[in-house]
Amino acid sequence: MSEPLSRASSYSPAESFELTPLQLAAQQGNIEEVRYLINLGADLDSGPDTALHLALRKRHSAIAILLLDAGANFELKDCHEDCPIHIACIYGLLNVVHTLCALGCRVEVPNAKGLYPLHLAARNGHISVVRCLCVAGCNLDVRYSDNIRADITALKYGYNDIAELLDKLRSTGQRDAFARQLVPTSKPAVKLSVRILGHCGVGKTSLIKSLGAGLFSSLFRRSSSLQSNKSRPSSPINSQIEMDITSRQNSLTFESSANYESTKGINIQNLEISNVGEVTVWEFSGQENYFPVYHHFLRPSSQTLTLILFSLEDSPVIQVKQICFWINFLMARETSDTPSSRECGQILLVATHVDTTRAIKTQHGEWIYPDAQKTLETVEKLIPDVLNLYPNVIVMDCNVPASYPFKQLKSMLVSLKQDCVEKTLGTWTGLLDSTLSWLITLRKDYEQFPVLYRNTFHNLLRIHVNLLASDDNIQELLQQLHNMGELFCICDLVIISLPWLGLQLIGELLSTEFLSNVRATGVYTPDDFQACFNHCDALGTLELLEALDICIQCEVDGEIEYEFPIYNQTETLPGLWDSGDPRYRTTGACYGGIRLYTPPKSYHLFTAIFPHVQIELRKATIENFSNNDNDTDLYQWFQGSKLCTITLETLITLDEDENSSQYIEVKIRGPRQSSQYCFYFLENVMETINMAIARVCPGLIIERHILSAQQLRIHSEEPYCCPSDVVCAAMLEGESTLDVSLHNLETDKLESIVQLVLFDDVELARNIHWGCALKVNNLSVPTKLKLGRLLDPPEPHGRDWCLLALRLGLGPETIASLDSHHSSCTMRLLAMADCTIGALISSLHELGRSDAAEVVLRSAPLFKIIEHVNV
Ligand SMILES: Nc1nc2c(ncn2[C@@H]2O[C@H](COP(=O)(O)OP(=O)(O)OP(=O)(O)O)[C@@H](O)[C@H]2O)c(=O)[nH]1
Repeated sequence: MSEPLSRASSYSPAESFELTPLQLAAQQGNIEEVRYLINLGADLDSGPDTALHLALRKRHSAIAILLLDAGANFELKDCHEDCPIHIACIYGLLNVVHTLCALGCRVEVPNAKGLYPLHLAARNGHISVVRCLCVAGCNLDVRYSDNIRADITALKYGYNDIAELLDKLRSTGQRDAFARQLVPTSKPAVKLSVRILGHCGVGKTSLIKSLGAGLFSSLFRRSSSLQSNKSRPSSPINSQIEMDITSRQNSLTFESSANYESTKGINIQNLEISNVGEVTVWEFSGQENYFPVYHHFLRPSSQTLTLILFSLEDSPVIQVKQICFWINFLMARETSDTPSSRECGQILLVATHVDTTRAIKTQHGEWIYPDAQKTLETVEKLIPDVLNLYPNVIVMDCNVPASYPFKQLKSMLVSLKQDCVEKTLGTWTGLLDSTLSWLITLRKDYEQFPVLYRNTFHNLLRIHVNLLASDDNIQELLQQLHNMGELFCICDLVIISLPWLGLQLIGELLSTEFLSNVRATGVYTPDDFQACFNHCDALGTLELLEALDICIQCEVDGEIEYEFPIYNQTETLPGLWDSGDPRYRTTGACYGGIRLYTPPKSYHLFTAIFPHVQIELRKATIENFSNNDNDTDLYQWFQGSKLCTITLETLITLDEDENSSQYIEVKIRGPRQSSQYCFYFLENVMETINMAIARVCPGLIIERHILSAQQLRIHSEEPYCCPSDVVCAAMLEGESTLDVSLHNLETDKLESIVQLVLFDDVELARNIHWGCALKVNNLSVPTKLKLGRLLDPPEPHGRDWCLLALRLGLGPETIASLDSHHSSCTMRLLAMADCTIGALISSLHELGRSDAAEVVLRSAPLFKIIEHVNV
């Protein structure tokens, strides 16, 4: 024990008077010291005031819990005759009381004044602690030395809520039942979800109807299917898409054909599927208007099967394009904490309309249509890193329930359910059961506007379901119900009817009909909004829409207005980027620009994101930009925004190039000698845009291509845009980055990196680190995710993460420690490897993994600002 003694000598004699080092550290709130001393085996219970008492008196809950975990005696009294539970109740240290109760601490001990823990919590107004003690089984009738019960104490001190709680518990006699409800049972909490994605008219609604059809309705659907086939001699959907192929090779059409009723929004239903049980089915409309809100509903989950439907009536090119679109759409919405592939749920391709082809069926009723499998193979070649893509396509006629393909689908659901049983054991509680029943009544009470604040939900749940549910219990319950598709939590709101949210709110407000009648500016006062959407209270609806990031509240001349970029139909005004503006015509005027692309062949992902970029720009204008420059002005129109300060102009637009690849373009210009201002302002704008992208598509890789500054200056119609991989490769090859020049293929001239990136101001180079020299942990999260998907799976020639780790100089032991089935080994390797992005690219090339090297080349950051100056 010489070590702790020598450490103790660092305390002043006055402080250390009769206290052991552990007592001192606990009293002073030094958690690291406490941990250290515990590990050294210090005596935990030296007293009379033990380390536990001392920590509690100073309200150091974390230290108290550490001591309790280490085995500190929790029944000892201190010099005031208080046990730890008394002190914790006085100060309302809920976590400590919870831990003490869980450890079996006695709750019926009076202190020196004859007060019991319940009295102490009641007279200090700690209702959560009171609940905790009640769950632990304390005696509600216990009277302290003055013969007074805790509910009376609470009243005396003005805590009527506590008095009421205790009174109700006593009078109803339900305390034990409530407490039991909070204990997890052995019942598994499996509730499968099926998400159905696909373009308009591919058969999503039909598949759902057939999936949920019972025996009788099956017969009916089968006969309606025969009729539906007869009435469609030549498919209008087909001819429309064929036309599209010939006219615009890469286009994806999201329009619905008019001869059936297209789903509006997100149709969320609970289906009782025979042999499977209850399943929540989420049908996502194929209409593009709705895509900007899908990210809220597409988070990966292990209890989910995602179906991507495509119609065999469409040409194979269109089929592949549609499937790739949806797979990219899903992958873009993956988060960095997406666990291993097993946790993400499986993706299954379903080929529909097989009855309109010449395919035949086997004896069992399985359709033979090899081209569907070929489509899957093509998709796998185009996107080799899809997690959990089921290796077979199900081929079906959606209108024939109980047919072989539906049996296949159901058996997949059954096995998914079995997989999930073990994972969810011990999570079902009586509270969940009772809440599910109560929700039925609650939905009726809130039929008009089924949205509650979390607080209101907590209060109502306590009144109607369980008086003893703690905030943590309810939080966990809400998460469970959210995952089960019973309700939806966003920000501070709880939406208790998903059909209302998906169909009545989103389905209506983003429908083509509604969009065709909106105000062209997309700006509404609450009164204006009430006038065009009068189903429910405008203010409540607007608050919900703001939580869903559909609109943003702004104040214009003292009046509250809501801006809906999604509704903005204002056309681009001429003269927004006037080439004649004298401020930007002088020699030395600063010009620069960037185009953000998604990786090659991932078409059309920005449409759903751009309105969010506009919301984020507005938010930034209100919050940040204005802090530094009160004259920041933001003008927004359909797929475009212009941000101006007194001196600078920035144009942010969504556009498409000649290959139909979408990009977000950001151009900036400033007068002479504004290079620093332009540089930092542009970076602020980029950060804002990236934030919006990360919010909607946390898994989307973004490439930063650079526009020719020379051509921007002379207002060329089509300025050359240098791809990110070309820039990165040039920087890797160049001896010194500042000497790097890039060949402008339009003008056939060279432009230096200083001109392109630093507004021709070499001084700025001092404030940045160039990309290739940065450490690999500076790669973006989506890039790391992608590398993980490419390098994690074992490769036939071993060219996977393991070999990469060897090349990056990691020893065998470290490599072995990276191996894991639960998370990406490559991601962990990247977190640990101390190499530069440039070295990573070279290693990947040497390894023969040019696929992975290209990902890094295209998406590596160009530079990082050393000291970010807000302008
Ligand atoms: N012959 C045949 N017709 C089908 C099949 N699946 C769907 N249909 C028909 O195609 C039309 C559109 O089907 P829906 O199920 O409404 O399509 P959807 O994917 O829900 O379309 P949206 O609601 O617009 O997103 C309807 O007339 C269906 O009867 C199929 O497998 N075979």
